[in-house]
Amino acid sequence: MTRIRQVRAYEILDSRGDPTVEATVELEDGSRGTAAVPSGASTGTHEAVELRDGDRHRFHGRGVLTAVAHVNTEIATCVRGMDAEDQAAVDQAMITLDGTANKARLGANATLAVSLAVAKAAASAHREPLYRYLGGAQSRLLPMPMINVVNGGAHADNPLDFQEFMIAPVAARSFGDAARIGSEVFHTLKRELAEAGENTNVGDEGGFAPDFRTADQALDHIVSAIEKAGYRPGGDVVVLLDPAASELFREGTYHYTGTDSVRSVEEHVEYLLTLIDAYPIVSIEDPVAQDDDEGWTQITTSAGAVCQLVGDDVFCTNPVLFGAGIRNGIGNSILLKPNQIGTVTETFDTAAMAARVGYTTVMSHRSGETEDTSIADLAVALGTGQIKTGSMSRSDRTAKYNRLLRIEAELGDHARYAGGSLLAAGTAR
Ligand SMILES: C=C(OP(=O)(O)O)C(=O)O
Ligand SMILES: [Mg+2]
Repeated sequence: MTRIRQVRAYEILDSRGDPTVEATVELEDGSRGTAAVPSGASTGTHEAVELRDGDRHRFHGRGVLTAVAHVNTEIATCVRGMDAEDQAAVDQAMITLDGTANKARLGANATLAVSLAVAKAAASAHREPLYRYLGGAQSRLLPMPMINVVNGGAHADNPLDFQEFMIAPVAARSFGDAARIGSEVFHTLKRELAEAGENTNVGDEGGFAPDFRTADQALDHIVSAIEKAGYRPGGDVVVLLDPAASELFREGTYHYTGTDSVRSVEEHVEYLLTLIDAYPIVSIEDPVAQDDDEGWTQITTSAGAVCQLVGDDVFCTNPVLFGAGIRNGIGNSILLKPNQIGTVTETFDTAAMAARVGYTTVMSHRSGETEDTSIADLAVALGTGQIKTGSMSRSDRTAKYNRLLRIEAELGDHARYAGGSLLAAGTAR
């Protein structure tokens, strides 16, 4: 009954107006699952390949018709007749069919669309929500949201070098409470920026993109907004960063265009340490570049006991890269982006590895998103305890928050909220 009868893909648009892949899988019992794949802007060099058509030097507007065609021909032929309940077998069949180490032939956008659609179709056949189908009866932990409030770097046209400034309501009692607090601080920050004469336009992830030149400027306004909204910075609401430092790293040094300055690895790490001291920052993602081994060692040694250090570009949700990072003592947490690796099964494998070695996990969106809410369900299924899914504006971001609000309502008294507990678990390693 759960055999795959039909697989079909088509091109849709993401939140930047760029084409992306959506796939629908139909089972013999008529159950269906549909999934759309997001797209990154500041991508890690070792991510699974997002197949795009035409001019390799032009990203925006480039189609995904080849990836779509791969789903409709080779992948459909390969997985048709397979049991959708056997997610690992379906994913392995696509990995084998692709035949490369990074899904470069079929495209990770093709494989992930099918992988997620298969999971959704099987969940539907079981009449279960995706999070319970994938995670089981004890999937009750709602993640603490890392709410994006200021955008810079590759996600905005302002001079701010760091890509993401986020807040997390650690003292909230439930996910709903966290969303309410996040929204209050978000709106207070908008007023705060407007009163300071700054623009309140938003970047790719829906955070404000004022013309700041330094991280300190953004952090001062964020801390002030937390206070003005009636919360204690550090006590009720904490601050989190994603400098996306790979984007700043060239020939062994960090280039800060906002202040037209260059910092050595040591100076860059030292600067981050001063920010951790001066502001209620409890988590930094990609504090240094993906290939800056020395920087990773320095920051983990000096800040790993007090700050969650999340590997995004450096691990790419890839069990092999993550394994090497664990052996080298890099960071204490991993970002999980399913499209960095290209299947549901491999995303779960990487998350399981993190749990075994005591790294915290953060489920994550991409800067180019769709209305697909799978990552909300994956966060609950995996019990990651943390999710990064943008600001509290733009429906591509609120779709995930709203999905988590619905899951919390559905679980009722059985729902649990992670709060900041897992941040501490990461730093205690
Ligand atoms: C979400 C991110 O951005 P992108 O999707 O552009 O990689 C990130 O760097 O964590
Ligand atoms: Mg990142």
